[in-house]
Amino acid sequence: MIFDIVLEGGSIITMDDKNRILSQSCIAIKDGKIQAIFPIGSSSYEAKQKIDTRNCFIIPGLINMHSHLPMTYFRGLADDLPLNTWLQKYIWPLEAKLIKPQLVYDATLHGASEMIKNGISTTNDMYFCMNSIADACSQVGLRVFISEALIDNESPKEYRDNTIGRRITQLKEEYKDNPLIDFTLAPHSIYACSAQTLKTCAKIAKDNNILIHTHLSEIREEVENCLKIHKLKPVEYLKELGLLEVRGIFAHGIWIEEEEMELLAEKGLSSIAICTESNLKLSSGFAPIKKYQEKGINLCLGTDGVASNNNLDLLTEMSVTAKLHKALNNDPTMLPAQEAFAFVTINAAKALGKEKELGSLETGKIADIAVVSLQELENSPVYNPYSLLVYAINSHSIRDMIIQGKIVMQNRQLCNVNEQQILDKAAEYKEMILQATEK
Ligand SMILES: CSC[C@H]1O[C@@H](n2cnc3c(O)ncnc32)[C@H](O)[C@@H]1O
Ligand SMILES: [Zn+2]
Repeated sequence: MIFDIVLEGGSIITMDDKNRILSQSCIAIKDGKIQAIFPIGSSSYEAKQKIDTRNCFIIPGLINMHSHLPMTYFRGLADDLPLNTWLQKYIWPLEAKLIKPQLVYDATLHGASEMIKNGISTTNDMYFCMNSIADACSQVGLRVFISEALIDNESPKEYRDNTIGRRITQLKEEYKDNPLIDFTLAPHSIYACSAQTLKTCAKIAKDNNILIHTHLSEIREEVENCLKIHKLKPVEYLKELGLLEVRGIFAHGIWIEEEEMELLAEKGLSSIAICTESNLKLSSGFAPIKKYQEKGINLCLGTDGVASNNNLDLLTEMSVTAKLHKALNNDPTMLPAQEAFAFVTINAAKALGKEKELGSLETGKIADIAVVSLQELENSPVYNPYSLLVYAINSHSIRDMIIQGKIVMQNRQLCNVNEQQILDKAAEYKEMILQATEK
């Protein structure tokens, strides 16, 4: 067999079930998949392209479990505000004026490029104009799970009734030959959707084996309102509507009580996408990671959108999350580096129901790989690879990115887009966006 690419040498941080680290090893890739992993010099082979990865870590591409890619153009527009003011006074009025397919495409091209430069190979995104997001991610080469946020007062009627499912099925059909693109269902939140919309989403998700992606218990007020209106805690309400019967990714999950965690744990289908930096900046609170872990709930990390984070960097997200929860629990052994690294790799793949394909480096899995250069002062010396990955490196050490077996960044140069053009486009939009904030 002639391989497409062979990464030659380096330490492979597999994240497999034995957490093996294979030093001085090679990864052979063909047809988008990892075909073989073997020690350097142990066999001869032919390859269309050989890449020297000595003095590198080879890690699974990182998986971002909650993002809003098109919000990349809103970076720094409305900072230092609480969630309700931020959304209602600034973001929603701006979106009402600006959100059109072309802007969504251009902003997504920017955000998707930024993600790749930060070592992210997959993102679980929620916004509007799904075709634009799919086309932009496809252009950059980023894997994406896309959903259109369903908001009852604003979404076109077709999204509110039984045709929600038809739209997702059509999109799945339209992109069926594109291995980078998949779709999920996203009722925005309990407070933005009626019981009927939430129930319909649960039924469609169950009948068609589609993931649910929603915001849950992000701020205290949201929980109080749910209790007031529905006489149930948020997770109890979701259970009543059937949303715990399907695979669900719940973003934030800050104000969740222990009885609710037990409900989430019952079927083992629910995962929490923790968005530490966005939550810190909006001062929404902290997800109770220790309690979630005690209840056996799968945890992963999301950047959230650039308008609240204000970056798309899962490496810092991991580092901040691990350090914050050590401090909050007064326990430096809390969330050790290896566990934090699982949040952005294998746990995230499990949350997506894709643990057989993504999240670790093993023969037969999809070749979504980040190559980390160790030839940097801040990356030396290395005693423990997980420690380096979680506490020390920054994204400038991400040297190459391979997604679906294709090189999308080499020596920090994006292969499928022109970075200067992306910067110029953002500068053009800035004028228009500033005007929209003034009117
Ligand atoms: C998520 S896309 C749909 C809708 O949600 C808004 N949004 C962005 N970030 C958050 C957040 O953290 N909580 C709630 N809603 C959010 C976004 O502006 C879009 O209008
Ligand atoms: Zn969000």
